[in-house]
Amino acid sequence: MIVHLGLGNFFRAHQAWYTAEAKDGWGIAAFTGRSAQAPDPRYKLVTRGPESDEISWPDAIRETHPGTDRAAWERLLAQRETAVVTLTVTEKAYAGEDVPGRLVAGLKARRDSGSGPIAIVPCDNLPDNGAVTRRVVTEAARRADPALAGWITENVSFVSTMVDRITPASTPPEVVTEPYHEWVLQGDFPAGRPAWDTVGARFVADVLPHEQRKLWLLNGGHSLLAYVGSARGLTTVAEAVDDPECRALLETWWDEAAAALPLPAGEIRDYRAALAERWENARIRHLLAQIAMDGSQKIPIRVLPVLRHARENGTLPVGAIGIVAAWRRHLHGAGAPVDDAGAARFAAATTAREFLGLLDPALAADDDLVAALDGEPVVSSR
Ligand SMILES: NC(=O)c1ccc[n+]([C@@H]2O[C@H](COP(=O)([O-])OP(=O)(O)OC[C@H]3O[C@@H](n4cnc5c(N)ncnc54)[C@H](O)[C@@H]3O)[C@@H](O)[C@H]2O)c1
Ligand SMILES: O=P(O)(O)OC[C@@H](O)[C@@H](O)[C@H](O)[C@H](O)CO
Repeated sequence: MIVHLGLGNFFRAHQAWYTAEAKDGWGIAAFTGRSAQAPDPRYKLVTRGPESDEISWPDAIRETHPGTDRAAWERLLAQRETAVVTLTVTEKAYAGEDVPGRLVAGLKARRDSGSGPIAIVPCDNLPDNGAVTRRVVTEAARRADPALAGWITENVSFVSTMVDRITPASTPPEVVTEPYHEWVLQGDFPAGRPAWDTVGARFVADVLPHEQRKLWLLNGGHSLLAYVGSARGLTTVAEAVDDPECRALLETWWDEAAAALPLPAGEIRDYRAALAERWENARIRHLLAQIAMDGSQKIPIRVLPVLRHARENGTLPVGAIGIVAAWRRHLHGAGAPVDDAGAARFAAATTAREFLGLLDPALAADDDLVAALDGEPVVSSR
C-alpha cells in the first residue's frame, strides 16, 4: 500500500498512473492537501497528443480521505502494509509547518506501532527534494520529540526524485495530460515498492543531473514563457513558444542552462528538441498564469543556479537576467495576475540591487549584474 498526500491532477497523471500501469497489485490511499472533501477515487485520464486523445481510467487509487482526517492518516501510516508515502504538495509546502508536522505525526504513529522502516517520496519540483524533506521532517521531529528524530534517521528513507509530465489544471473528474512521462528516483525502498521501472521509471545512483536538466530547461523555460509571454498578451505555453520574441529569449536561456549542465551535449540537444515539440502541442492548454504562480519559490530554484554559473565564468547571461527582469515586471503588474504569498517583499524592493539582495546577497554585490538588471528594457508588447 502507498499513502499519498496532495491529491491533485499531477499525482493522478503521474504517480497514480505509473502505479496502475505497473499492474502488480499496489494500491494508493490518497489524502487531499487542504480540502475537507475527499474526491471520488475514479477519474478519467485524457492523454492528449498533438493529433488525438487516448482515454483511460487508471485504478490505483483505492480510497480517498480529506487531509483533515488525521486519525485515518496516522492509522494508515502505522500499518505494516504501508511501504511508501508519496507527496505532491507544491514547492512552498516544504517551507511551511503543516506538511512536515503531518509527516512527523504519521511517523510517530508508525514508530509506536512497530511497523518498521518506510520510504518517503516527494514528487514536487524541488532540487534534491528527498534531502529537503529529510531536513524539514527531522527538524520538526526534533522540536517535538528528539527520540523520534533518532528513529526517523534510522528507519525512514527519503527518496529524491525528478518528475515530469505536463498536467495543466482541469475540471474533475477529467484530468488532461501529455503523452510524455518521466520519473527518475534515487534512494532506497526498505519495505518494497511497485515495479514502476517496468513502466519506464529509472532508479539511479545520482538524480542530480536529471533534476537540473528538467528544472532548468523545462521549468526555467516555463517561467520565462509565463512572465515574458503573459506580458506580451499571450495566454498559453503553445502561444508563447510560437512567439518570436519569447522563442529567441528561450533559446538564449537554454544555451546558458546547457553550459551549466553536467551532461553530454547530444543528450541536452535531444531534450531541447523534445521539449519544444511538447510545448508546441496546442491541444494541451497550459495557462501561463498557472505557471506564473509562486515565482518567489520557483525563480531561486529554476533560474539562479544558471545565473550564478554564468557569473562565475565571467559572462552576463542575457536569458537568465531576462527571466528575473520579467518576473520583477510581473510583480509590478505586467502580464498574469500575481498569485504568490511570498511576493510582497520582492515587489517592495525599489532598486535592482535591493531586489537581487532578497534573492542572494552575493548577487547584489555584483555591480555588472545590478547594472544589467537596471538596464533591462520593458518587455515590448506585440
Ligand atoms: N502539474 C504538473 O505538470 C506538474 C509536473 C511536475 C511536478 N508537479 C508538482 O506537483 C505539484 C502539484 O501540481 P498539480 O498540478 O497537481 O496541482 P494541483 O493544484 O492539482 O494539486 C496540488 C495539491 O497540493 C496540495 N497543496 C497545495 N498547497 C499545499 C500546502 N501548503 N500543504 C499541503 N498541501 C498543499 C493541494 O491541496 C493539492 O492537493 C506542483 O506544485 C509541482 O511541484 C506538477
Ligand atoms: O507545477 P509547478 O507550479 O511547479 O510549475 C509549473 C510548471 O512549470 C510545471 O508544472 C511543469 O508543467 C511540470 O514540471 C512538467 O513536468
